[in-house]
Amino acid sequence: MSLMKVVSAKLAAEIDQELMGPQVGFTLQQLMELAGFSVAQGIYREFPPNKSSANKNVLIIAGPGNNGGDGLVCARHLKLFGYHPVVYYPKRGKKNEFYKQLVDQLNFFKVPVLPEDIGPDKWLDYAKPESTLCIVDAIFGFSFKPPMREPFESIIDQLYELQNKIPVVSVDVPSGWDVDEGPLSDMSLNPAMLVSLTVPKPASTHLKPSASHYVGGRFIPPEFAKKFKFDTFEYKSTDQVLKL
Ligand SMILES: NC(=O)C1=CN([C@@H]2O[C@H](COP(=O)(O)OP(=O)(O)OC[C@H]3O[C@@H](n4cnc5c(N)ncnc54)[C@H](O)[C@@H]3O)[C@@H](O)[C@H]2O)[C@H](O)CC1
Ligand SMILES: [K+]
Repeated sequence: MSLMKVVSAKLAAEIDQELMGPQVGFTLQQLMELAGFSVAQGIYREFPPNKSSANKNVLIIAGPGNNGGDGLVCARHLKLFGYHPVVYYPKRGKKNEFYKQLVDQLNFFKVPVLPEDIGPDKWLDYAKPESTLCIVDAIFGFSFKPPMREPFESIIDQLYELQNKIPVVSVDVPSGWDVDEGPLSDMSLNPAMLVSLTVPKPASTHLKPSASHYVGGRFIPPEFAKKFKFDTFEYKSTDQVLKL
């Protein structure tokens, strides 16, 4: 039997449900912590912080769901890794109480979180090619359903304009892409790096050839992968990411 290299949006959601179901019993917070940690580790591999303090800035744009939560966790770990992260979180998730706790933790770590209504002219001040190593796209993951609503439509348009000047790192799925089909238009994001979580989604096969693709979210045993008919990943040593 040949195993799959990617899983559909539907299967990804089912895998998530099972991991957090009564038999396995992970909590969402546990998985999100490992997911965000792995994204931060991937960024360290691809964009190590320079000695000069002028070149350690990372802007994290967080969306309203769990993909956004991964971004908030990632920002905290980036701070511990020596970066200067700044978070833009324009539509704060209400689905889970702990989103607010993640913001409190960012305050505790003195990671700036921009005001929700800061507006395009201002958040762009935190994305300067001369000082920003990369922008983390933690806007939407496997539950995105087109068409895109505001304020994200404008934000993605602005990211599209910036992406050739500052590399974009997408968490799990490039935001605005159909999870199973890939980019929806010529004006879709085209990230320089993707960190797929648990297992890549079909959209990842549409990355540009120069993009770096990592898998992260090292939290499943091989038998579980086999049950869902996807290939396991040969993580090395204590690594939380693997470059594919
Ligand atoms: N097992 C794992 O790999 C884990 C992955 N995690 C991450 O969780 C996301 C999936 O999270 P979910 O909350 O289900 O969805 P999203 O974050 O993708 O988005 C939902 C959010 O977005 C809003 N929304 C949807 N479509 C639109 C639209 N067209 N316009 C505007 N807004 C939209 C929706 O209302 C919700 O608010 C997965 O990809 C991983 O990144 C977990 O961290 C844990 C383990
Ligand atoms: K994303």
